[in-house]
Amino acid sequence: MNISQVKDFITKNSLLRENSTVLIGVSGGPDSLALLHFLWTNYPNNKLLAVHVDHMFRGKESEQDLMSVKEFCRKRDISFESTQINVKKYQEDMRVSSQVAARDCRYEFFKEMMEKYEGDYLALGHHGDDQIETILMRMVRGGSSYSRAGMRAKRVFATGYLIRPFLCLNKSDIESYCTNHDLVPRYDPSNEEDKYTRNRFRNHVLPFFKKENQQVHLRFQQYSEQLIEDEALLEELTQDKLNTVIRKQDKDEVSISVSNYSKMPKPLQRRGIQLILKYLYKDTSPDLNSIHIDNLLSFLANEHPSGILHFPLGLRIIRSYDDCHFSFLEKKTEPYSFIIEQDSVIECNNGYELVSETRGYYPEEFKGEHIFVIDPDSVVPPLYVRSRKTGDKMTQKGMKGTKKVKDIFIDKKVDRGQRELWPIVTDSQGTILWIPLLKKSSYEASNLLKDKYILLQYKATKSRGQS
Ligand SMILES: Nc1ncnc2c1ncn2[C@@H]1O[C@H](COP(=O)(O)OP(=O)(O)OP(=O)(O)O)[C@@H](O)[C@H]1O
Repeated sequence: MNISQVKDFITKNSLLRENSTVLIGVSGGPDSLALLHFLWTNYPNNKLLAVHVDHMFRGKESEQDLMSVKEFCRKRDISFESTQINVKKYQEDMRVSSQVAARDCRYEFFKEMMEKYEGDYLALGHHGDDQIETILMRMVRGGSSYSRAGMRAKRVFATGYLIRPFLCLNKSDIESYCTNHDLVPRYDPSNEEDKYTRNRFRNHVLPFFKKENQQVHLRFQQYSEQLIEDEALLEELTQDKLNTVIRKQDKDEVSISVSNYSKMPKPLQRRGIQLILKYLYKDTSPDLNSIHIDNLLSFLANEHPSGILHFPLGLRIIRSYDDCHFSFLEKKTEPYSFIIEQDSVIECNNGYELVSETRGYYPEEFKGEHIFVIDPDSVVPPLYVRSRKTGDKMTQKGMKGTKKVKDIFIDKKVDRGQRELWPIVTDSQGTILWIPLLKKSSYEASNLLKDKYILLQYKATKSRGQS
């Protein structure tokens, strides 16, 4: 690894000022260990603090990661702070993937430490190969232009900035740095597993790029920096134009003139929509992807003068001639009950829908709390989805006896407002089969050799137009 290359990158992007307090997120892996060593050796005028989070995923092994970082710091007289967080529990409570849960917990601790030490910087060990993966993943999944620019080398975080000085390096630069400085990193086996999207990009796409160009990470980094500059300019232009389009803007609602909006250049129209949605959703960023934006763009371009779109979290977009009004639905709390027809989609009035499909084999590729598979022979048809009733009880998968639905809501910390609309799936006898995202009953299919199954999926509603 070329030390001056990283120093130049730090200077060019104004990543570090001398005499600062720099926290470094150190997992114990090669990237962050090299980063800690690099900053300790090359920037001696800064006050360093290594911070480590044990996610408690791998029992004793992950505890040893913590001990090894602690020992590394002790030998070099570097301050060290750590925490152990039961991420599995957080994951279950928040119903997110293990990776999202680990990230949330980690950043929360980083924030706490920045505040405690009045940190100027939090340095993380992301490198150029991570950047390629991030950009590609976001392109494949779809997202705003900003998100397609990948990770920033510097952004505001807590009391200072989050910085990534190694974005100009690739993985093998870092590995050779570790070898040359006798650093002995810890390895997390989950970094290799193909079950995570990022690892699939790492294992299957990156090798091809590297064969084409050994230094491909520098091309991606340049692309990222230029895209961020372009986007900043485009956002400014969009904001200016939007001022001529917006008729009314309140805390939870926005109205625009469709004709003025249509006069905006196409690239600004898309960005204008993104700005309006960002304004309305604030911190509650729902799972919006490019399909939502595309639907909304064609809705506005549609010659039909009126219609309505339903977006996640109850955002309603109503078009009436030249006026398009974005506002959140008043929460309806009337009880409901619908028959689940074969192969149907039922909107649950809370921004989610229940999709029912018939399968001729056990659909083992579908897993998770948003999925329920039923053996039709074990229930009395038809199935229903309804809101809760007083006294509801259900049997729980893998447990004896029954449990009150009310207690399930309390255990899972579902707030009162949401409980009234939360869907409950029953058979025609009223037996509760499933409470999506919260609890499965013992009626989930256990015989995997049948030739018919009902697959139920609970997912965020895609925006759908009705003229
Ligand atoms: N458990 C942790 N404790 C402290 N910092 C962490 C932890 N996990 C990740 N980080 C920080 O976030 C960066 C990115 O993490 P990520 O898991 O994506 O990368 P990685 O390739 O596993 O990095 P490393 O080789 O440093 O483990 C790490 O380089 C490190 O700075």
